[in-house]
Amino acid sequence: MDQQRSSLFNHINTISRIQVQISTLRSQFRLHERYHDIESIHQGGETLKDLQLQLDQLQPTHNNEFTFLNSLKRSSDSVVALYAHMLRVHSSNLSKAEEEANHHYLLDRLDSSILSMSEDSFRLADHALQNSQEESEYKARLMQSMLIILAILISLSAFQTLRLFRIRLKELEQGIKQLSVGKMDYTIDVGRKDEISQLAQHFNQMTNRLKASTISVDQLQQEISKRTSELEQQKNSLRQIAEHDSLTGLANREAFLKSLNEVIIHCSTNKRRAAVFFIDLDKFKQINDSMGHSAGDAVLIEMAHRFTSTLRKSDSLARIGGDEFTVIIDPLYESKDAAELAKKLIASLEEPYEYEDQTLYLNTSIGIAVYPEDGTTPQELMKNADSAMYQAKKAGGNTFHFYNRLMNQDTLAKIQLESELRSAIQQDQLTVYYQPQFDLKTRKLVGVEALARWIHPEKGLIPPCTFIPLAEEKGLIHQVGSIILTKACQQMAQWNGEREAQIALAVNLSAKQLNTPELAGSISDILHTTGLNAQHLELEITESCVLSDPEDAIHKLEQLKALGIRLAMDDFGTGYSSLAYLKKLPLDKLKIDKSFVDGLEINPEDAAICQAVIALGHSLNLTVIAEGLEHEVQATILAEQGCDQAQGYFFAKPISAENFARCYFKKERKLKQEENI
Ligand SMILES: Nc1nc2c(ncn2[C@@H]2O[C@@H]3COP(=O)(O)O[C@H]4[C@@H](O)[C@H](n5cnc6c(=O)[nH]c(N)nc65)O[C@@H]4COP(=O)(O)O[C@H]3[C@H]2O)c(=O)[nH]1
Repeated sequence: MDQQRSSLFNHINTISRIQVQISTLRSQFRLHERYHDIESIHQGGETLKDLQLQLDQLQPTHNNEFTFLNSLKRSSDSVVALYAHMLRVHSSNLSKAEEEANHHYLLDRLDSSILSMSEDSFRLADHALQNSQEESEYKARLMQSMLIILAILISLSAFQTLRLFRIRLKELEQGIKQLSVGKMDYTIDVGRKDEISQLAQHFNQMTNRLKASTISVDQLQQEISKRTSELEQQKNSLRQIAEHDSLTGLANREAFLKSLNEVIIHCSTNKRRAAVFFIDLDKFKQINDSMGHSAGDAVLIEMAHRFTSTLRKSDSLARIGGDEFTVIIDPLYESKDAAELAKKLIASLEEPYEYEDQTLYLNTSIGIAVYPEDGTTPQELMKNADSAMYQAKKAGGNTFHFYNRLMNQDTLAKIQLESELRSAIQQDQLTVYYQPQFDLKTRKLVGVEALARWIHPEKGLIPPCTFIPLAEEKGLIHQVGSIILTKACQQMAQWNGEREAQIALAVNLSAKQLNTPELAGSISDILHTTGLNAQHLELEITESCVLSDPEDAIHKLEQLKALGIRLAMDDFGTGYSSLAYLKKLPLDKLKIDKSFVDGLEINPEDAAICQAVIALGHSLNLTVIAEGLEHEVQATILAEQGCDQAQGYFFAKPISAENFARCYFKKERKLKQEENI
């Protein structure tokens, strides 16, 4: 019996040790998740080795324990494989993006495998405890059965004995009564040797045995209840680790999703609304990158603190990863309550945060999704709150945004357009339209601006403002830019080859294109293959091209200049560029933006700006061209102000190459023929 008891304790002990090791493994994993350090992977590997040893030693006592032990073994095998993979990723020469993608994937898998290990270990412990309790109950039942058998024996004897033995039988009866109420100390005087004395002897032996076994059952029960409370404590601390974020102490992603699920079930039965906030700190990466992880951690703790003191106890706040926090508002009576709370949360960060000797200004963006309108599952609500948060960020941050379905439609339309643009590139649907540029004094054709067009098989002509920003966002601008430049250069080389009067070709260059190191090389290749003289190419840049890294932009522009290409500053006056940089840029031309030309004849300020730009351009030895001329009077004023060139609907809209040639070159040819005759 003692042996049985000790093996039972060993069994429960081993399970407790397994639980402690899983909790250690989880903490090591959390450390790695936060700091990405290789050391915690190695430590995790060591813990795994010990853990697997314990798992191999464990002998399940019942079938129900088999299931969870096997599942634990399987999960531990997969954690071993994932750790090995993680080490390979760390030591391989993958690009940063590839390494991050792999790492995220592995962290996700590890998180769920370790979580399922800790769940299985809880279940295993529960079953082991249940099994051991059943065993102790079995012993108590055995004791009761013995009492019953004894009672039957005695009653049978009582029937068969003579009156002479009645007194001694009474003694026995008394003994049984005492025994039945649990008093084990009662013994019967054996007296002389007869059947009753034999019975009394048996009775006394049995009480002694029962006493011994009762003490063991009591001890067993005491130890089991001690173990149960220890395991219960461990279970609670593991649950605390499993459901809480170790940095801020707030609920973590798993706990948040669990609560959100419960809220949804509750709200659907009670026909109530609830709101989910997705909160993201603006520019957190910058803090982390420039001031280090400890500063980042301190900021997150401060945020958690400020949010907790702003929210009510019933609003559940969680940190679901990085700088992402969530809040569940249940119940939500009116949407404006959610808006009010979002404002309060944003305001809670208004006061600057002092970290060491630095003053940090924290801003946050909040996306709000409402149950049931914006989603009926935790995943849907999270996804929609997240995209609402993205809208808030897009609007400049430090604000909140409610999810609306149109947002999703916009996103879908964008995804669709992107895939169509990719096939447009493959299927040669991009083309060039040309707008003429004239000398304002002589009204002679001096150049053309090439403007991109997309001839969509179903949607027809798509203007560049629809697809150029998309191409820039999706990294397609280099391909689009190169197609347009090649086609335009080819066309211009052909036109200039056919005509005596050479004209210039202006082509727009996006800021993203200017960022590529091999820009000058690829443009030089295009000039070479198309045969266009570099002096006839003019690239139009905008102020934004120069803003992000002026020194680099100047360097790239100088490389283009060295090829013989002319450079023009487009939309001049609309940005914030400094005149100091204007002086340093190797420009040939300034283009007055249409917005100043628009009000030229009615607005003295616009007229003054045009005049100032013309003067500035000329003082820097630059040609000045005005764009967007729609009326004769604008052409007259600009000519009087000394503007050199102009383009606009007043002269001509952008048109296809065929139309352009028909309009301008056939007329020229005809004139020439008439002159010759
Ligand atoms: N209302 C009015 N509009 C006039 C008038 N005269 C010209 N425009 C329009 O103003 C835009 C001038 O081009 P932008 O400032 O370079 O502005 C361009 C340029 O920033 C960009 N873009 C066009 N083609 C390309 C390209 O090949 N590459 C790059 N990176 N951007 C391009 O798209 C913008 C818009 O191009 P478009 O839609 O072709 O619009 C053109 C042109 O059609 C006028 O009198 N009235």
